[in-house]
Amino acid sequence: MIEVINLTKRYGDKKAVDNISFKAEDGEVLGFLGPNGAGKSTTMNILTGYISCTDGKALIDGVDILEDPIKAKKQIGYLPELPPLYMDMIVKEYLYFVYDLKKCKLPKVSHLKDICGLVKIDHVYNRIIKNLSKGYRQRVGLAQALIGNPKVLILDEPTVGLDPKQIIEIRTLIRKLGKNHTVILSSHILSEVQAVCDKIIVINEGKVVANDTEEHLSQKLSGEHKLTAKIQGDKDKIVRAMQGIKGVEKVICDASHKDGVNDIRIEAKEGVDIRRDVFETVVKNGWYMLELKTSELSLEDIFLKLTMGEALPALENTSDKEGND
Ligand SMILES: Nc1ncnc2c1ncn2[C@@H]1O[C@H](COP(=O)(O)OP(=O)(O)OP(=O)(O)O)[C@@H](O)[C@H]1O
Repeated sequence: MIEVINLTKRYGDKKAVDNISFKAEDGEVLGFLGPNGAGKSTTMNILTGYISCTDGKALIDGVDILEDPIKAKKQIGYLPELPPLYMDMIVKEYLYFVYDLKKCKLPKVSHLKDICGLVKIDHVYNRIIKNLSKGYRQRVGLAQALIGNPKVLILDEPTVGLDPKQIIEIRTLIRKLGKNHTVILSSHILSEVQAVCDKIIVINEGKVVANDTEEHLSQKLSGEHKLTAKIQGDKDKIVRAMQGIKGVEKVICDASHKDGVNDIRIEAKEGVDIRRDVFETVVKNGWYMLELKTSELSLEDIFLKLTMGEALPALENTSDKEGND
């Protein structure tokens, strides 16, 4: 488990990280998102013990990284944006080298064999690293992070520069690793965070501006819960029935088509999920539901709204206040 408590890092007058707190539980993949200069690398560098903080604490599996760095670092596997590889070594030689550097006590041959099986590099075990593709180098980078079986994995932009097939493979691997490790993944790529992470932290100007699941963020930020539906049946009856659903505030029929299909917009009270009731009403009345969509925000919208609200004028009034995490 990773726990960050009121962490601050100052460079002169500038606060690169400003009193942030968050937690990543065991077996959770946490996405760390933010624009350039938001403070992501600074936070990662503090978590990995590379730099110190000005104030606050970072606990890795309950151990303060500043008070007992050796013990804390034993629980961290770190894959920086540029994997720390020695290009002229063969994969096996390199992994043996990292094993020794980490003073790993696990049985060497079987431990490394397990890792290579997990990240699927067995068949390149005796090849020179510089001759491997970028995707395979990244896997070797992940393998070095896994040596010693650390509880926590910190991955900085793990798919940058990979081709689409390699990206999918590495993301699948991260999800798999997330089952047995706490993973923090920093990324600029929103779809990556969406595909891989259980929870998202958005950081902006050194502050945590959101900390939640994508679904919750989307619901919170989109305000009212709005649905659009295509329902085949009698328009007036449909509108009346939808108005009768508990929590519904507004029902509008935008269009009625010749084939009896109606485009219906339904707005419910904030936080009320009416999808099941809408569906049930349609079935009960013998109508046909041809489409049902929520009009929640995409992760792109959320990111823009939280980090540069002015880019979405329609959302200005609801722009997020810091500390809603
Ligand atoms: N050593 C340093 N001295 C002074 N200022 C620094 C130093 N390192 C970082 N900063 C400043 O702290 C702020 C946060 O930087 P940081 O590198 O953590 O951001 P980031 O979110 O990782 O950005 P990027 O995605 O561009 O790497 C920036 O304004 C940066 O200029």
